[in-house]
Amino acid sequence: MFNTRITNVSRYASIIPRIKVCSNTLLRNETSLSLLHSNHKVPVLNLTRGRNNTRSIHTTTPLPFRYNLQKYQENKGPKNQNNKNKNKNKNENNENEEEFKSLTEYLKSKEFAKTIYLTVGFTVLFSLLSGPDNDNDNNNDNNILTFQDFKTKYLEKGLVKHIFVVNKYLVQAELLPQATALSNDRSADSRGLFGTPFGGGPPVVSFTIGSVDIFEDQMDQAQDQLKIAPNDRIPISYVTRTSMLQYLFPFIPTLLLLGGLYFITKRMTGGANAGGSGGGNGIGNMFGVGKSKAKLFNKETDIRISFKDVAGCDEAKQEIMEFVHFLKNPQKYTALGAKIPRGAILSGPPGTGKTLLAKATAGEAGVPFLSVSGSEFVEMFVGVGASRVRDLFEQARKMAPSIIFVDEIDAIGKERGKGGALGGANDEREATLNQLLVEMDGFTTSDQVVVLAGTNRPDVLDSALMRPGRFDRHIQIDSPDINGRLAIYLVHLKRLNLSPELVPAESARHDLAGKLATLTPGFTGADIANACNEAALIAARHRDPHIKLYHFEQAIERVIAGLEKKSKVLSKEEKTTVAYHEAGHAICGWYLKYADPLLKVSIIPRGQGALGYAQYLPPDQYLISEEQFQHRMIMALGGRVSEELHFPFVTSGAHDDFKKVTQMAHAMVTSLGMSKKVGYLAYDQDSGGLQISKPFSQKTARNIDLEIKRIIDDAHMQCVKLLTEKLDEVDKVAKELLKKEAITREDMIRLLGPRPFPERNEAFERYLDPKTAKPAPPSSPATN
Ligand SMILES: Nc1ncnc2c1ncn2[C@@H]1O[C@H](COP(=O)(O)OP(=O)(O)OP(=O)(O)O)[C@@H](O)[C@H]1O
Ligand SMILES: [Zn+2]
Repeated sequence: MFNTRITNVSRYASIIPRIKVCSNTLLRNETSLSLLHSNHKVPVLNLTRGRNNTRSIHTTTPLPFRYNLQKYQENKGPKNQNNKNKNKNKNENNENEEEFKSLTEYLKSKEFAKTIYLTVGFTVLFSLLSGPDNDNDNNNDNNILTFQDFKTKYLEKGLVKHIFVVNKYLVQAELLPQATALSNDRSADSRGLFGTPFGGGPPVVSFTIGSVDIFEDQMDQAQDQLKIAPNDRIPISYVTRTSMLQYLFPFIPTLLLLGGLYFITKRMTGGANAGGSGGGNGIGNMFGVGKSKAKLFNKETDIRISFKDVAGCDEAKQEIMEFVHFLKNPQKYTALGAKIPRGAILSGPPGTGKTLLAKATAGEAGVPFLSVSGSEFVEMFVGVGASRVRDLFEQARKMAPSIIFVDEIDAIGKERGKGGALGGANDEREATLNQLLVEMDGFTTSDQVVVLAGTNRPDVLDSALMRPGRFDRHIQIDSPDINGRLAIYLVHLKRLNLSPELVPAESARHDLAGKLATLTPGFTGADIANACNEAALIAARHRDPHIKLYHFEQAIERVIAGLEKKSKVLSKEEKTTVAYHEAGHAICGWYLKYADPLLKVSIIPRGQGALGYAQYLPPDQYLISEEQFQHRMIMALGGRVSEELHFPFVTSGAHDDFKKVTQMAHAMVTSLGMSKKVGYLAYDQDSGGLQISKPFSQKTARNIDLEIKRIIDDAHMQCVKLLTEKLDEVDKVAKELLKKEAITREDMIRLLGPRPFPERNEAFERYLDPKTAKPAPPSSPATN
């Protein structure tokens, strides 16, 4: 509870749309603040990651360029088209090369077999579908034969032996053998009329007729004209030939259905298999739903990650190093009679490097690493989860020694019997979890398989998972402190092209990392990676060949507070209100002993709904004193109080401040024992579900409410006192803000003189403010 870092950003927020503003614009350190009030924990953590936003921006930017390129190529003539095709082929070839190293490998592959199956299948299907009508296809193709032609060319010459009327519309006339000889010197137009009906039989000509009756009449007439005696007339037989299509027709819906199912299952399992762990490609996919979707990384497939790529978290590394030792030389342990550790749970806030650490473990041990996400076990079919777990462990055992990493294990590892009333889904999850437990029990000492699991919510995991013999170790990875952040910056700075002025020597790199680490309290590894990347993108946007310090500063500000929205035009009155509001915060922070160092105040709208903000740099601290809470509350109220003192009316911009103040006061009363009236009791137990009745009496509830109100009212009074004394200072700062839109710490010192208290952040003095490091004597605090 105490290892929280309290707000470093306060801001003036617009109210439209009000609800959205509250949830979407909570800034970074409010995240940790809200931990005090655990009901808000989950949504807040998710909303303030900040990574996703920027990620989506990265992916969308190249699009217009690609689109234009395509258009350009389309506009060019066929010559270019050719080129395009060539390139395309080239690319395809390259892809193939990547998958199959040689032709023989390709010939042996499933891919090849699949192609053959499909080709043969289609051919058979086609020939079946087209049926016996095809026999005389070549005759029908250019069927220019009319009855008249037939009569003059064959009938009158006495070449016709027998006539078959097929299906009442096609006449096939069997000719006498002489007809073939005749046909050899025929002109081109009648070529192709001949065919042999059943491979090598007598020659046949055919043509279509409209109606059998008319045909019969015509035949009679023709033969009458030729004076053929009724007995010698050409025999006409009627035959019916059915096409296979007619038999197949009833099956078509079934076939379509099966095809659809096949397609769906392929889509479901296909994506994951691309990772390389084989299993269930092609036709077999229909039955491959139960295959594990783990991605395999091994020496050949993965870019190697080792412990040196994971900065900070030294204790976690040490702990996990034991697993590496075990995988490398198990005899040493077994000889001593030691049981081999089965697995470890890595827990910690999102983005702290759990996945990275697990990958690095595999890299260090040099063994195959099977990575799968907990949610990938869960599918809409019953029993699939358990079967996937079985398959995963089977794979791992085959490759042993190996490491299995289950990310977000809480998706399946939630305590059984809890977690919602939707029985069906729960049963499936439990079955999956049970299977996991069974598999972990099933290891023998000779199975050199280690299971690592990552989670953000170790508190919801089933205790059966944590008992010895399963996940024996619990490795906690916290958000990095200043040194951790410094080390992580060093890792990520390596990739960047830094300006030579910024890092003239190697030692300067360390200073830069320290400076950035100080500027980013509460950042996780993922945030740091994001900020570094953002700095590079900003430098690119400025067409700078090198990354400079102000690129980093802009990037950090962007990660913390969101995009600058210069396009949002405020009216003059609004701007003045925002300036006085922010100046109120800044002045409170400047003259309160326990306030954090101020870095910047700005009235440029940022992110969603924030119209202005002040940025502070809290130190890494694990304990917060009562005075600190009070001063923070006074600071948070400073904005509204300044509005009250300078304008005849107040605005809605302080709702975010009130929320923070209420959260702090609530925590002080209900869980931190900082209210005498309520006493040393903790009332905010999180039951993890819907709390219908409060765990305290009406009277206590009233006391709690009264105490929260008293604490906030106290803070308000002190704030009014302080800001009334400092009316002129607020005025100065607000005017400067209106002039420059953003003012820094240096501006504040110029306007107000140095802060009357030493800064309570060592890192700040060391990396950001080395000149003003002289501790000023604590003069009479403006409040109290
Ligand atoms: N200690 C660290 N050293 C270097 N880089 C780090 C560190 N921690 C995190 N990162 C960076 O953050 C990225 C995301 O980290 P990772 O995916 O391991 O976080 P996680 O804890 O698994 O998050 P989640 O809980 O969301 O899965 C990494 O790819 C890496 O670039
Ligand atoms: Zn405010």
